Amino acid sequence: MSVRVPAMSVLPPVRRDRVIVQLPQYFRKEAALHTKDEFHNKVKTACQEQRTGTVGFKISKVIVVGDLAVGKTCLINRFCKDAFDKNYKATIGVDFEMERFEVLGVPFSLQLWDTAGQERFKCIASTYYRGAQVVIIAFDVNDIASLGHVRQWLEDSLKENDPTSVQLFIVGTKKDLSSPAQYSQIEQDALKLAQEISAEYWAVSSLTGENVKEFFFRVASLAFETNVLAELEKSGSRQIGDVVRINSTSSNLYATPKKKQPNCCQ
Ligand SMILES: Nc1nc2c(ncn2[C@@H]2O[C@H](COP(=O)(O)OP(=O)(O)OP(=O)(O)O)[C@@H](O)[C@H]2O)c(=O)[nH]1
Ligand SMILES: [Mg+2]
Repeated sequence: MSVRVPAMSVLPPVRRDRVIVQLPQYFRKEAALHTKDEFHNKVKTACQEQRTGTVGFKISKVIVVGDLAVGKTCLINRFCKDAFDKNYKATIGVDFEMERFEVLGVPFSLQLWDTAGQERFKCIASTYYRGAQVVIIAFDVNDIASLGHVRQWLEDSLKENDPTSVQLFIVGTKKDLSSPAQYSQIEQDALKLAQEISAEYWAVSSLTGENVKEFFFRVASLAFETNVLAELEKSGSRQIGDVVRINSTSSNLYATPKKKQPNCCQ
């Protein structure tokens, strides 16, 4: 017996553990992209009233950069596959994973780009930096040099992107390998740097899973919030989802539909 499946239902439903109903909190108040307790009121209302425009179809690009072997691949694999490999296999060029979320009842996807930290693969990897809404710079909390290289990674990734619109995160990895005393020392430096470059700071362990889900939920939520606010802004006084009527006296007859084209590379 064959069952006809309508095209729209081919996508499986969003996993239950990818449903976000409340704004996940920052890791450190002194280095957060914002410190509000809840999603912006405008965002909550827009979601309730299903006025989120194209956001529900949007896939936001997230790039993960940082020195070789700091644990970028492990971080993504812990979140996306709940797996951890103790053997190092260098990423050659890039890899990516799709993660689907539901935020305040609205579908929202992240495309997580795992890039190579090794110098010889960097030029391939950097061609994939373009169009990122979120840049995650990873460093190893047990390796101060990798923290020192964060600025260089920032510069490289922003060359390909609009620095004013990118949401920036610095993530300290391998927290399980550091003693509390060592950790708090490097955290001071990391917080200072994060404040200087307006990044949000997190520390995680892909081995134990500590803070991994919390971190990606925060990334997804802040990216989502920004997208909904941008969509509301774009729509101005008109309601998202409304049909835009163009009458013959309109001077920008051709400009309006152009604007409405989906921006699929962001
Ligand atoms: N103890 C511990 N080891 C980790 C953790 N994360 C990664 N590692 C180890 O660090 C090594 C490098 O991890 P990767 O995730 O491959 O590093 P990468 O940043 O993707 O490296 P490149 O792809 O070369 O840029 C591997 O041996 C991992 O098992 C962690 O949280 N704790
Ligand atoms: Mg890798």
